Amino acid sequence: MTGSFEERVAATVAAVRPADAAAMAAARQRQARLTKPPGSLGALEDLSVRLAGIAGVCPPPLPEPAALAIFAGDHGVHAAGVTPWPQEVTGQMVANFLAGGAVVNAFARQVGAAVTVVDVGVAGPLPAAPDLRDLRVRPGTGNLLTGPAMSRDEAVQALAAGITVAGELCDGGARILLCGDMGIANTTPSAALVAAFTGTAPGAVTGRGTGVDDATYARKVEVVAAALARHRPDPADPVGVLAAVGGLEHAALAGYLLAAAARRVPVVVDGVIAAAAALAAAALAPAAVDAMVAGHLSVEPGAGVALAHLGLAPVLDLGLRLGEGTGAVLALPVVAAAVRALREVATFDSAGVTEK
Ligand SMILES: O=C(O)c1ccc[n+]([C@@H]2O[C@H](COP(=O)([O-])O)[C@@H](O)[C@H]2O)c1
Ligand SMILES: Cc1cc2nc[nH]c2cc1C
Repeated sequence: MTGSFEERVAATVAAVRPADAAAMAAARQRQARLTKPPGSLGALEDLSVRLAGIAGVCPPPLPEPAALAIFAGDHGVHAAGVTPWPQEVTGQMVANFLAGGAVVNAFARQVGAAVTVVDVGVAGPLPAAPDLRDLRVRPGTGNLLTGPAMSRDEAVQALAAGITVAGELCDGGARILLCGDMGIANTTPSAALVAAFTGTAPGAVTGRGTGVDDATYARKVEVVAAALARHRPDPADPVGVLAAVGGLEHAALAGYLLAAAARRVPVVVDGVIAAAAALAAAALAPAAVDAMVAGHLSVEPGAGVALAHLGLAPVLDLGLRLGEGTGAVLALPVVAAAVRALREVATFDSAGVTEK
């Protein structure tokens, strides 16, 4: 891979193009001709039209094989007492993903998605594992309550890491990318990012993460508010926002989303971490949203705020708040079904079915 991190991010941003209007018009027309009452597939019809727009062709290709990347990082804001879980759980869960023992591994096996685990900023040492992609930028972020989470250069390096992973997965044959994350405390920077990019009050975007008690929740809202007051992140400067109040996995996911859009490959957003990253990607390249599918609506309130801001309707709403990419993985069969409808269902003309 040639070029500086900055050049690679700039080139990816410049390569993002909006959805193809002609392919979308053709998909809409084809939906109207399929042997079913018009509109009877509800949200799947809009989804199929969007997928045609992303691919630039109607019908779009089947979204297989599918590849999930789980970006893992730690967070200096852990020291502020925003989560009940010890920081070392991030690295321990990375080992669990690599051993195939996490929830997302079970779900990925169910839908046939390949899992790649990427260290972009875990704090502690990780066991050497051939399957672990080591793109660590630094061992955890700084505490966003007392200083920037990272430098601008580190944010750009993490963005480039996500671009690298998306490129490798697409070059390896993936026809759809799925977003995953792991990082104890990362719902706090997620809330800060959503507040910064959407202008929403901290209390409306901060949630209970892994399940914090009332006292911890109140502290979390205060931490998000104090971080925003301290850094005054400017949404017109997305790299500055990521550096001030983001996380390494957020920046990497933003790069991953941008690279998928640049390659015209659909990319499924997971919960609040990926949704916050999607806001950063959209701030860098607004048309990147056209390549995004919202896999599910996380319980975390910032997720709904972010998806509404992006204009994305979630495929599933199951009350999930796990992360790891679980909601994106579960949405995959629905996305594939939307494509199959356009590709495989007969038309009134071809099947000789009488219209009303
Ligand atoms: O995906 C979500 O919306 C989501 C909601 C709540 C928690 N999580 C996961 O839980 C961890 C962060 O939770 P917390 O409470 O430590 O900030 C991190 O590993 C996330 O993947 C993820
Ligand atoms: C056990 C555990 C698993 C997770 N997976 C994603 N975030 C997580 C947080 C915890 C605490």
